This record gives sequence, C-alpha cells and structure tokens, in this order.
Amino acid sequence: EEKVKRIDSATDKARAREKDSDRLKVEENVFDVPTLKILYTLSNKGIIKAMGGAISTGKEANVFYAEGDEKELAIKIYRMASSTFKAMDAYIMKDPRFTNIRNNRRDIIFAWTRKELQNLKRAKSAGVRVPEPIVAEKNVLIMEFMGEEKKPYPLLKNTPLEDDEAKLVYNKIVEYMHLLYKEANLVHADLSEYNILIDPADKTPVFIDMGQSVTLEHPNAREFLYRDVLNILRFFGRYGITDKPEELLSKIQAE
Ligand SMILES: N#C/C(=C\c1ccncc1)C(=O)NCc1ccccc1
Repeated sequence: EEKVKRIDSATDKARAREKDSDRLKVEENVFDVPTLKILYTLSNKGIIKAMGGAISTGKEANVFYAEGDEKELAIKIYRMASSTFKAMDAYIMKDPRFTNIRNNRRDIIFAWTRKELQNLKRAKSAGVRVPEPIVAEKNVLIMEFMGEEKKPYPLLKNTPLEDDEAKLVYNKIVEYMHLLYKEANLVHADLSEYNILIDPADKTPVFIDMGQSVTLEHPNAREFLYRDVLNILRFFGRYGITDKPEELLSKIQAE
C-alpha cells in the first residue's frame, strides 16, 4: 500500500515537471527578448492589458489569449527561430506586394506578419468572417479573439455536425471562398478544417491563418486554390457533400 502511494506521488511530480517544461518550452522559444520588448511597448500603448495562456502552439508560431483595452485579443507570435521560414519563401518572394524584401529570416518573418494583417483586412472588407486585424509589429500580430470567456471557438475539425448542419457550414465556406476570390482578389492557400473556426452560437465559419494567402497575381494562385478546394471537399465528403472539384471551382470563380 505504502509503495503504491510512493509511486503515485512520484508519477504526479514527474507529470507536473513535464507539463512545466512544456509550458517553459513554449514560453522560452517564443518570448525571446526582442519579442518581450514588442509586447512591453504594446502594453505601454494600452493595446495589451494582460497576457493570457497559449491558444495554439505550432512550429512557426504560437497564439496567446490577451486582455485588450475594451475587448479580448489573440496575439500571434511568429517564432524567430522558425524552421519553416524557407517554406515562407515560396509564398512571399513571388508575391508582387513583397518583391522588395531581402531574403533573410528576420525580414521574411516580419513581412509575413505584415502580410497576414493585410490579408485579414482585405478578407474582412470583402465580407469574409475573420478575426478583426488590429496591429502587426515585427513578428507579433494582434487580432480580435474569436471565442467566449477566454475559450476560443473550436476548429471545424473538432466540431460535431449533423449532415444538414454540415451542408449549411459548407455553403458558407463556399460563399467566403467566392468573396475572397472575387472581392479580395485572394486565395487562402492553406484552407482546411484546421484553419476554420466554428462559432458555436450559429455555426458560422471563421477563416483564420492568412499569412500564406496570396493575390491572384501570384504565379501559383490557381494551384493553391485547387488545393484548398480538394481539402474542403475531402473534409465535407463524410457529410454526403458530392460537389466535384470543378463544380466547387466554378462556384468560387463565378461572376
Ligand atoms: N490565428 C489563429 C488561431 C486561433 C485564433 C483563435 C481565436 N481567435 C483568433 C485566432 C490559430 O489557432 N491558428 C492556427 C495555429 C497558429 C499557430 C500555431 C498553431 C496553430
């Protein structure tokens, strides 16, 4: 009996240590001194009132909850030690809006952050539901928090849907892809169930993660659009959506 108790408490301690090291890992990699200076400046400007916990953690960025002046914020911090900055190349160096940046890590990551702000602005003004973009400062992007009571809306991937609900969500996503294409002149270029949030109140989709989104002038824009189309049809196939890629493409590109 005594032995079992000792093992349990040792296990708990080990788990606690592991959790802390995870949290520390996230914090230490992303909160380097320059990033902390930016957050400090933004809090001095009254934009950030208090930083919260991590909403999403990934290899190229982390998203944190924060309290803003009047509303809740999501703070997306691109990792400067990011291993995927080479991948960013393919999207940014051929984008006519960013041809003049030097090909080094800092400049690419800063340009990428600005690009996500600009793309969110264009998407928003085209009528696509996205987080309201607020400010981009170097590798830090501040936007509206999409959630309730510090709890972010769930990803489409993690949202149980009845077939009839799924049809409505699909139609809304198709409408947003059409608006993005016709009104914002943009292709998301990484659209999938991992980059769409669902507002639980009315099941409307929210497009997120537009750092890689490209304008139709980008040489690979149609190829990226086709990939988005295949991702969406693959996911909604399970709900009985039978659109063919060409049918969805024509809905998106229709006048
Ligand atoms: N933008 C954004 C995101 C959420 C969000 C929630 C609530 N309000 C605004 C944004 C998000 O998870 N993006 C995907 C991601 C980013 C970084 C690492 C892993 C995964």
